[in-house]
Amino acid sequence: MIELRGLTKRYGDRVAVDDLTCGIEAGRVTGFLGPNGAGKSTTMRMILGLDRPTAGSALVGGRRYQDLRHPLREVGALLDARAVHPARSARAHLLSMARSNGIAASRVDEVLETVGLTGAAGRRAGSFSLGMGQRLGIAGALLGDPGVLMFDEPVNGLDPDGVRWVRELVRSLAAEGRTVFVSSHLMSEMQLTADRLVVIGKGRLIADAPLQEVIAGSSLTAVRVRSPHAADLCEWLVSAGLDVRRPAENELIVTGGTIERVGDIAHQAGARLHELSPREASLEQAYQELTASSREYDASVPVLTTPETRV
Ligand SMILES: Nc1ncnc2c1ncn2[C@@H]1O[C@H](COP(=O)(O)OP(=O)(O)OP(=O)(O)O)[C@@H](O)[C@H]1O
Repeated sequence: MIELRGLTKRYGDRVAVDDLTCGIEAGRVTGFLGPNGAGKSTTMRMILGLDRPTAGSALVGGRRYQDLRHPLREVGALLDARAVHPARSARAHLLSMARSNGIAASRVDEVLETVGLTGAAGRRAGSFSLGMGQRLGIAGALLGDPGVLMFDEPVNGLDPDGVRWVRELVRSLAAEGRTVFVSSHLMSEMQLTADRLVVIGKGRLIADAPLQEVIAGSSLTAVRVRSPHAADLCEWLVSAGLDVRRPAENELIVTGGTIERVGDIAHQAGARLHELSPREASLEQAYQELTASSREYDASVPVLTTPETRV
């Protein structure tokens, strides 16, 4: 369990992390999302004691990282895969980490095997591709068999097989009861990986909720209705306070109500239905809406919705 309480970091007059309070629980994958410069890496660095909070605290299992007796056995992290001495072999790098943390040397070969680097263990880390470097970073995070794992952009540079491998690894670590906190800009991947999301923008908490709740909160999550009585039904739905669009003669897109409610209203209206189906937004769409006002570096944002007639 990771607990952030009023966590704040200022660099001069720039607030990188602003009064962040949330808990990252064990046994699930928590995705950490936010636009560039939102403060994700700074938050992770503070959890790992690499940056000092200006105010507030970041606790791992109830203690500050600096107070953990065997940090690598309690928290494993991949922050920057390039932070490896380029002349050292992968095995030598992991052995030195193991030695300084009282971890058995036999564990090195286990994690090399887990990440698929056994065959490259003797090669200089400096000769590694971006994806191999990521795998080595993940091996380092797993070395102490810790209960808490943090991965900053773990799929960066990985090919599709590597991306799937990270997804399965991360999910299995959570299934074993560990706390897994993962940042990523790849929303489609997060949608497949995360159970819960913490979303920040300009250092502030925007959302801390289950993935499905974040998606359900999108204005694009809706109920699609097809009915020969669409015009009448539309009036009923609007009078019930729901938001209705009518993209085609016999089709309605309803937001603001559950599928059960829309079905009940159709029944009351005596409208025959040819379709009543949920239309779920993607995480990408929900994320775009959530963070629209918190992007620090905003190029023109592509339109994600097709324009429809609003009733
Ligand atoms: N050492 C530092 N000195 C000054 N400002 C910093 C420092 N580290 C981070 N910042 C600033 O703090 C803010 C948050 O940066 P951070 O790297 O934590 O964001 P991020 O969410 O990880 O971004 P990205 O998705 O681009 O990696 C940014 O405005 C950044 O410029």
